[in-house]
Amino acid sequence: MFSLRRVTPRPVSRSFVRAMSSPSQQPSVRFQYSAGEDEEQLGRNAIALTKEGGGRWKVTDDNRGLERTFRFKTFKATWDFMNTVAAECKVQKHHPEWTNVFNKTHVRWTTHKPMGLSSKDVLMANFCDEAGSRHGELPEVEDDDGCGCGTFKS
Ligand SMILES: C[C@H](O)[C@H](O)[C@H]1CNC2=NC(N)=NC(=O)C2=N1
Repeated sequence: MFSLRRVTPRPVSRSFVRAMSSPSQQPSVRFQYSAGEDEEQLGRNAIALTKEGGGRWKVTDDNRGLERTFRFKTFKATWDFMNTVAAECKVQKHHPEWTNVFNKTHVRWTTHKPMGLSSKDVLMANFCDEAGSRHGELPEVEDDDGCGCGTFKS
């Protein structure tokens, strides 16, 4: 006689999932999602925003968010972009972690409660991309330090 051991379900929901950019590759994009999210759907939408998915965002070091630097010609254009994003933040009741130095702003989208990447982060990252275009965002530069606080050239 042998006994069959019942397979017990995972005690916690799988909040830390690996999203594969291609089934034949090692996972290259990994997120920690906010509780209650549809991880399949959100994962697809989030990957589309990353460099691996053809977008311009990077996964944050803690895997809980998306971040990127926007660069404009002038401080005014940068500030106008930030004002446009700020107005949408009021609508969505969702707020970025961001910095501004002269003609750059570094924007990070992550959800504090429940902690992780949420659909609002993805919505706002897409909104930023569109607002960036509307406000005349400049193309990416190779030597960008990515923090929006680079050294100023005289
Ligand atoms: C009540 C209100 O919706 C919450 O405090 C919001 C405000 N903006 C927020 N913004 C972000 N990025 N994460 C949050 O968890 C969050 N919470």
